[in-house]
Amino acid sequence: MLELKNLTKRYGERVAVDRLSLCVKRGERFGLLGPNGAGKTTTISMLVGALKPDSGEILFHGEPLQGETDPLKRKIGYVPQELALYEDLTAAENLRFFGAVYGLVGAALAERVRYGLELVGLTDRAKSRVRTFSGGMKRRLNLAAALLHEPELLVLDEPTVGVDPQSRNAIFEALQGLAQNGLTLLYTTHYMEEVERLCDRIAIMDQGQIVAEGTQAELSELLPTEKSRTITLAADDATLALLAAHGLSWREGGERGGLESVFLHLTGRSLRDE
Ligand SMILES: Nc1ncnc2c1ncn2[C@@H]1O[C@H](COP(=O)(O)OP(=O)(O)OP(=O)(O)O)[C@@H](O)[C@H]1O
Repeated sequence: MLELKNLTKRYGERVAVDRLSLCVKRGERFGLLGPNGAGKTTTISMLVGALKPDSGEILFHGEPLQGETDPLKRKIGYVPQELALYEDLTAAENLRFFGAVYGLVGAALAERVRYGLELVGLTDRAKSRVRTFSGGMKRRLNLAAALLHEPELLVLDEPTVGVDPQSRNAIFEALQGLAQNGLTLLYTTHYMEEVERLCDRIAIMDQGQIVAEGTQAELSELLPTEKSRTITLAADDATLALLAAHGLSWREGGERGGLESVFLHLTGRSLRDE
């Protein structure tokens, strides 16, 4: 459905995205996982036409996507990292406005607005101004706005950053329901728990490049067996300092496992920088 071929984007001397290629199939829940600065936002911005690649190609259903005004883009929904909402309008007014931008009118518009509010659990706040919303509620409304025109592919750029657990769950439940109904997802995040929970195929991105790609099981196989061993240690400061001195990382309450270990193994660095 979506193919990125050798995409490259430089900011001056810095290569933000470096000959990146990936393929998202119809109905897939594809995760792009990488630390802050890996180049995820730059990649997504090129995909949605907000940035022009220096080189490379973006194909959607085999056709090249050309910039922001390409009619093919109507089949893509985009949830940007930055909120795109009018604070002085109510939730429903915001959705009606964005729906109208997509050319929806009358009963069809009203139905999509109703559906969107219900999907993200904001029906009872439909008439409240956005400025009274929490950050998480705004993010949920942002998601509803991206779905008004019934896209085939939904692209999400770190949609849960700074979101409270309740809103994060609401977003996840909405995405899981949408995926079950056949929507294709391209989900970027630096939280490995999120791709583990949501995605059936994952590309790990670092310094502008894809360093590994596959299902969770395939990625786990990249890990040498000795690296995935479980050991239990007392978490006193001396032990943690010793682990750090040997370049090992850990997780409180258990061994560090899964994609976190895969990332560490492939790049020598931790996914988390917070
Ligand atoms: N407008 C810009 N000008 C110069 N450098 C930029 C610009 N935007 C991004 N970069 C740099 O390009 C690299 C990739 O950034 P990008 O925002 O795409 O990464 P990211 O994986 O989305 O990270 P984040 O989660 O922080 O958004 C980073 O080194 C960043 O500092």
